[in-house]
Amino acid sequence: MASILLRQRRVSALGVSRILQDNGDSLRLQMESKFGTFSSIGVMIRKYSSGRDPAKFDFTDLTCPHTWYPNARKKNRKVFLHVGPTNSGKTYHALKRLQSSASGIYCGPLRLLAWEVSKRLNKAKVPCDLITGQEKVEVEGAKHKAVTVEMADVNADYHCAIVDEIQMLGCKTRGFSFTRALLGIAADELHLCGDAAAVPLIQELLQVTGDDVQVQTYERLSPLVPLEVPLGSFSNIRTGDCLVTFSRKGIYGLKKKIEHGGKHLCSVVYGSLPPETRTRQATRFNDESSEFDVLVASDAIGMGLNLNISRIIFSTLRKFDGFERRDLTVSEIKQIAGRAGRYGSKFPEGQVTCLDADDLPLLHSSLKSPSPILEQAGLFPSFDLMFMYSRLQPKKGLYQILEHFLENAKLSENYFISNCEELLKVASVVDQLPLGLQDKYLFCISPVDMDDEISSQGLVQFAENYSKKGLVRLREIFTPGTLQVPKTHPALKELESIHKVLELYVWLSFRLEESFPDHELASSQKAICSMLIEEFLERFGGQRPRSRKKLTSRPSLDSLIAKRKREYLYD
Ligand SMILES: Nc1ncnc2c1ncn2[C@@H]1O[C@H](COP(=O)(O)OP(=O)(O)OP(=O)(O)O)[C@@H](O)[C@H]1O
Repeated sequence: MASILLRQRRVSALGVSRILQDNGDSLRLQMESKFGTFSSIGVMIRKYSSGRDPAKFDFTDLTCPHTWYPNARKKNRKVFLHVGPTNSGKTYHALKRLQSSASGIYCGPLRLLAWEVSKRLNKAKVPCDLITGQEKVEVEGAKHKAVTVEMADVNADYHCAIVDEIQMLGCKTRGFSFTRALLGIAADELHLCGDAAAVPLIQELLQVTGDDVQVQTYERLSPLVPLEVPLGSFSNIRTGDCLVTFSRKGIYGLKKKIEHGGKHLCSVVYGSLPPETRTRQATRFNDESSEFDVLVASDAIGMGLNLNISRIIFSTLRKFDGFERRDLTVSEIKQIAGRAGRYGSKFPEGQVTCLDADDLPLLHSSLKSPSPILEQAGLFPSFDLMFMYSRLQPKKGLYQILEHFLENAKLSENYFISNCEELLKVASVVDQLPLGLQDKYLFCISPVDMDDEISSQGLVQFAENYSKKGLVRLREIFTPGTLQVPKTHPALKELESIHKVLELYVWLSFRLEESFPDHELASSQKAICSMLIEEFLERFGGQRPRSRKKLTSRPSLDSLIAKRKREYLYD
């Protein structure tokens, strides 16, 4: 007892409120934090050095991340790995289990996927909450949740859990959230859906957890045929085709060329379009009665959208990935090509080809090759480790703390530290402001695009105003009522960036409700933004075919907003 009290006094220097458990060579500590899932943080500290003095514990030792999740470790989880190509029914089977379980959680990589699952479960009379970084829709009596993977609650207890697109644990930026869900979700049954390339790594990571791991392999439900000939000419484009390219300029260029032929109208899907706009573009393309029968898209079609594509046509097999222009990887080619020919759609057989004959050999060889095995999973030091480290080094800002972890982290060979470079960019901004570590960290993990000037400027202003007054009114940086339908591509790009800023405000308003009180206003302006973008896509995005009749007159923005609100979730 005396030794526990002594140790209690020692660790209080770290900002730890109490020792929950001390079993000799490990401690579980509790600290207070205002972040949702961190509200009561348990940290399992192993093998602390130097005479077992917690103050000398090496917080950069990240070799045993499975010990960070005591709730999951109390369970003997049954882990089912559903693996196979796209369109093979992996998620379908996992969702059936979720639907028939007494309680559960679905974790997906995109808001669109979480939306779809919550909608599906609610329709099947299984009440299901929807929780993403942007919204929280609670349904009475719900014991199920559909969430984006970052929102997965590792403190709750579930009968069944799904982590979709699990191969994303190897993603450079978001991998750590998938690893956290994999190691941390406390469920009797954990279903992981994704690419077979992730199997050996997951088996290795779960060796230390004591979970029972079973692999279920799936085959594609509908055939995918790589064509021997390229498209040749744009006059060969037909209904159900999807042209793939990787720049917004390329997308609008192809749209213009196709529509110039006078036979087709194109929907577009690319990453910086608001998610709801992407969904509506996809719906319009899928709708047989719509005039928009061809899709021009980036790799944003690879996940999340239900698309009735007959043929994928790669306009290029190279893309700029933020650092360099490079060939697409085998996994990228397979993920995109696999979107052709959806099971149960009007195009049950998918075809894939290229615009240029020179690209065909790479396309064919990639489709025949297995995806390279994933070697490492993303990991990120939990906030509590950084917080405790900061107590020992009170003069260090968040940038230096992150840098310290990035440089000194001790990792097993199965892990890499993900997203640190991105967070460093934000940390260097927020470190200039008189904010506490928790607030700085919150701004760092917010969905800001630091490569987008307007989006990053929005973050700086929100953080500055918050640090000065503790209150951030949307009107201080944005005048509602001034948004207009863009008339040029630069104006469209600007509107996409404004959408990102409004999205950021909404995200912050969920976490700092009192300081960011204009949640409703930001949400409605965000909806208007995406509608104006869609208006641009209809009016100016390309050229209406001469042979087609004009669309009937368009409804007013107000009536569209009201309609979209009604449609949301339970249509
Ligand atoms: N047994 C089945 N009966 C009816 N429909 C099915 C069945 N299996 C799958 N489907 C449908 O086929 C489509 C593809 O299935 P699903 O999304 O589960 O594939 P997936 O392998 O998870 O693909 P992805 O990797 O692209 O997510 C979905 O529309 C799904 O509802």
